[in-house]
Amino acid sequence: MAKTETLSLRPRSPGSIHPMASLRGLLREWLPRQRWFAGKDRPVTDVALLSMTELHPGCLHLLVHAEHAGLPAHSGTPPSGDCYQLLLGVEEQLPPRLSGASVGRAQEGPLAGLAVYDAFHDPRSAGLLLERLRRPGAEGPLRFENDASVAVPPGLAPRLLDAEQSNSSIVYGDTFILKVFRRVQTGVNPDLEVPWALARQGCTRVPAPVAWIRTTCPDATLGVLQPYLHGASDGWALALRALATDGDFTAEAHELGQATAEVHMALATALPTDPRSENGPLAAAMTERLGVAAHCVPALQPYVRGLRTAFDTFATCAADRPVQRIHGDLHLGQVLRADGEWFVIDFEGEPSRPLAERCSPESPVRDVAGMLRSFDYAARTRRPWHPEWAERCREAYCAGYADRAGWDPRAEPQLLRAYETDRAVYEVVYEARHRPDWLPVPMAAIRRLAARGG
Ligand SMILES: Nc1ncnc2c1ncn2[C@@H]1O[C@H](COP(=O)(O)OP(=O)(O)O)[C@@H](O)[C@H]1O
Ligand SMILES: O=P(O)(O)O[C@H]1O[C@H](CO)[C@@H](O[C@H]2O[C@H](CO)[C@@H](O)[C@H](O)[C@H]2O)[C@H](O)[C@H]1O
Repeated sequence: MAKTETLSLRPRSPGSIHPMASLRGLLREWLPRQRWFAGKDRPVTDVALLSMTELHPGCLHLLVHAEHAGLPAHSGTPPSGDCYQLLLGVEEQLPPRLSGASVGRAQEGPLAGLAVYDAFHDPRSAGLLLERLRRPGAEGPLRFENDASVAVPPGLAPRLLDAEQSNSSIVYGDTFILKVFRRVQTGVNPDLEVPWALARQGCTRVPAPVAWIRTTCPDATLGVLQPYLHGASDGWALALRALATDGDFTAEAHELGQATAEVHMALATALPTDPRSENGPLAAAMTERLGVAAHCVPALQPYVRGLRTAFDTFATCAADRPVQRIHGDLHLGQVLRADGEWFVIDFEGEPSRPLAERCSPESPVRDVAGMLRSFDYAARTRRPWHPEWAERCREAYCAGYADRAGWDPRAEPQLLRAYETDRAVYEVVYEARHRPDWLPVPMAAIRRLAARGG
């Protein structure tokens, strides 16, 4: 039986004999290099321990707080930063197959001289995680829970997904997929809450949660196991394939519009809606986000005036449709096609927005705008640029949406323009932070959208 030890949930001081004394320096270097690390634009000043649980000998589950500079330590104000989930393996020698997962060799403290690695890459640790989910229970602050009506067989072979992700996902025997949230925020993660509510609603467009991991300190969701759609292709790969072969994507885009509307209708039934009376507060939030974005990415500054007109016009429009729970970060990479049907995944929302904001009701047009921006992204990967390809997909997608929803997003152009602008602004910040080579893609949209207001 694995030894489980839960250590103090309070940050430890450097120099103590706690394993964190060995890990703090390594993590300060390693965390900012990870794709899923959110604070790449600010140096990490410290890594504080929130909880540590030994899941099995040599495998530590950690919640750490990466702190960023900005506030003096003695000010009494909590340091800024984010909480991250880690699974670390500790070995005398790192097996060559895990060399890509190395965090480093500990130089000090009780682990001095030992190799530390990201154990989500280790099939043994990944396999043990699934075993824990098959047998619900507690381990320190961790809770392993499942839907008892779904049988998960033992011994499914794990493989860590090699995808550009905001989190980390492990596929088990091509049957289930476990997504472990890397940045952890207090509360129920919408990627558990929303698919669960949709499953209860009978919506089959979204894989239903089968098991999940939570922590009680702080209360937060750490991971969700879902059925794996074997043989599925994501919408992004399919769109690029179509573009490369001059293939038409309008039939798929039309069906995708229908699928989006079905998910929206199920969400409006499964979770609370709100009869919005005015657009002013939403427009003000968009304007504020634009200001913050232009501060972070100065290339946006010449376009602020033109872009603002989209939000100003939106503020004066009638708010005649209730707001509801939506996907929140809908794009071609969030939809999977399997057996000729579209499925929607990843209901976390835009990763950089606070959890409360991501869970609050919004206009479904935000999702429509996200997908329309995605057609533009796909069209821009091709030289020469094919704007008419994106335009055809856009028309087909909206027509498909209108077919099912009974209202056409194109009938509300001011709303659509405001949400497309807000989304393009988000994308500029996202790309500047995570993939600077992609920045020209949303910047091209920014120029086009700003000119419409010029
Ligand atoms: N149920 C599923 N079946 C098949 N593949 C999946 C499933 N869920 C996710 N994936 C694959 O995992 C990738 C990452 O999943 P996603 O939930 O978008 O993670 P992240 O939030 O980290 O970006 C997806 O692009 C898709 O290829
Ligand atoms: O990691 P997530 O899938 O939750 O979403 C984040 O990363 C996406 C990129 O991987 C990013 O999407 C942007 O690039 C896509 C092409 O790679 C494009 O289809 C999307 O339209 C565009 O927004 C997404 O914004 C971000 O939240």
